[in-house]
Amino acid sequence: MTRAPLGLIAGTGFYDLGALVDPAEHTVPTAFGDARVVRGTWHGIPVVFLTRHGAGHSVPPHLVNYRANIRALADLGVRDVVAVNVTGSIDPDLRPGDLLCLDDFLDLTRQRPVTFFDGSGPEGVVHTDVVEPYHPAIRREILDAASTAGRPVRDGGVYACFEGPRFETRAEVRLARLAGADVAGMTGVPEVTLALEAGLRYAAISLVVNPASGVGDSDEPITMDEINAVLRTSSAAVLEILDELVHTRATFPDPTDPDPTEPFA
Ligand SMILES: CSC[C@H]1O[C@H](OP(=O)(O)O)[C@H](O)[C@@H]1O
Ligand code: HPA
Repeated sequence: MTRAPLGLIAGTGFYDLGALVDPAEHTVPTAFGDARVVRGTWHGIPVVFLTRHGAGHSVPPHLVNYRANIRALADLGVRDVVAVNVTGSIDPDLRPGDLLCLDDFLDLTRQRPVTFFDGSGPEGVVHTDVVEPYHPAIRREILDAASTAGRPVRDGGVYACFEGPRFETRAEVRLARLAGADVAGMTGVPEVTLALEAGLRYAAISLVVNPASGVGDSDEPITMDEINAVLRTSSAAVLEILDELVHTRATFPDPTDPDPTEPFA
């Protein structure tokens, strides 16, 4: 048996994990279409990296093939997934550059394939429990890694997933705030719920890159220039946390891993 690779999914601003050793691109065919991944090692740990918007950020959030992406990770033997989502802040106390380890979500999407189970398979109709959508053990790893790396991360946060690709109206952001949302994004769902359906242990780091529409003092429009400027200064913090998390895994192999001593196949 081989060691289960760690899955890393990222989107806007994270297209290349410079730390990956011997990175190799693969196309993984699945029943839902092809997924593109990069396989390599990081601190000796096998890693499968998936950039959810595809090469050159060519796929908008509402058209990402979430099912192919998650199925591909599961088919490659991934058990644990750390995802990164950049977001607009809804909680007025959050600032661009802030990090959260999400613990819940609101699904405000409208037109995405949301499940692996359409009723025709041997499982029939499946209703997945999502009372704890982000896996507590992976959340703990993220929080511990952040603490060791000296990069503060808020423990908990509700991610409101909008359909996109447009940004939200101020009224939509107020509605999400009333429902308890802290940050707004366009890709976290159904990625997280498909991961649950596939039996993966999934957690997500959210990096705030702008105040969501109408949040804060300014009524300025949200611009990609502003978002890219925050990414330039803040993406290093996310990579440091991931680096620490992977380093810790390499140092203290997980006894529940199928075989933590074997090298990557
Ligand atoms: C660049 S702003 C909108 C874009 O950023 C977020 O990306 P991701 O979730 O992949 O980190 C948001 O969901 C949109 O895709
Ligand atoms: O303000 C936002 N809204 C939705 N998704 C986002 N991704 C980055 N910023 C935002």
